[in-house]
Amino acid sequence: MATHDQQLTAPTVHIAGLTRAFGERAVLDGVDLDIQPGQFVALLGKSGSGKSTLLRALAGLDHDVTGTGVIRTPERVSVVFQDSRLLPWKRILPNVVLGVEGRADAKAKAREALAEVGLAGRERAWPTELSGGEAQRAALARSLVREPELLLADEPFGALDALTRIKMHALLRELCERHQPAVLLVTHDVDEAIVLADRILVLQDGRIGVDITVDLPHPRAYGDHKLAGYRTLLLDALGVDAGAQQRAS
Ligand SMILES: Nc1ncnc2c1ncn2[C@@H]1O[C@H](COP(=O)(O)OP(=O)(O)OP(=O)(O)O)[C@@H](O)[C@H]1O
Repeated sequence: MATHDQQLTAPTVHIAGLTRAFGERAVLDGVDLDIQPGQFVALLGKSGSGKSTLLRALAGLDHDVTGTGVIRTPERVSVVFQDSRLLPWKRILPNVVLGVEGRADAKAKAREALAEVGLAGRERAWPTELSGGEAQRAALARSLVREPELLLADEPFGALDALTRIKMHALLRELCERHQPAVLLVTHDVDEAIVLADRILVLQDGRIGVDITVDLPHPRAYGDHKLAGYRTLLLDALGVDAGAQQRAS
C-alpha cells in the first residue's frame, strides 16, 4: 500500500511507453512523462513532431489513431485550443456555465470566473461580439471554473496579436498561480515557453528529447538576458540557428 507521503507526491500525469501512429506513420514512439501537481510544463517540437497528438492522447480525444502505452490523468481535466470553441448560440455566461453544469452554484461560479479573466459586465454578450483575446479569456474562464487538476492548452494564444498574447501570458500565469492546476502547454513559441513554464520539453523523433527546468523567478520579462541561455539551448534542439535569427532581426 502507498504511504501517505507517496500519495502526496503522486504525479498528476503519468505516461509510460506511449506510442501513436496514423496508419504506417509512427508519430509518438515511446513517450515517458510524469507531471507533478501544479507544475507548469511547456511542450515544444518541430511542426508535425506530434505535440498535438500527445495532448489529444491526454485529453482522450484521439480516436483516429492507433497506439499503446500507459496514460494516467486526473478526474478533472480541462482543454483550451487555439480557437475559443465558444458555442455561438449561447451568450458568454451560459458558455462558461458549461464548465460546471449541474452545480447549484454554477451561475455564481461562472460570474466569478468571468470577473477573474477581466470580463465582468460581458456576461450577456454573444461570442461574435468578443475580440479574439476576449474570446480566449472566456475560454480560460470556462476551463478554470471547474478547478481542473490538469489544464491542457494547445497553442491557446497562437491566433492572437503580439501585444494581446503578452497580456494573456500574464493572465494565464496569474490564474495558474491562484488555481494551481498542472499545465501542459503546447506551443511553437520558444519565448512563450520560457516566460511561462517551470519545465520545458522538446519532442524529438517521437520521444521527449529535451527536458529542462527553468530556474527563474516570475514574472519573467521577454527582454531579460537570463532567458538567453535557455533560448539558445531550445532553438538548437529545434534545429534553428539562433545566430542567423538574431542577424535577420
Ligand atoms: N487525423 C490525422 N490523420 C492522419 N495523420 C495525422 C492526423 N493528425 C495528425 N497527423 C499527423 O501526425 C503528425 C503529428 O501531428 P501533430 O498535429 O501532432 O503535430 P504538431 O507537432 O502538433 O504539429 P504543429 O506544430 O504543426 O501543429 C503529422 O505528420 C500529422 O500530419
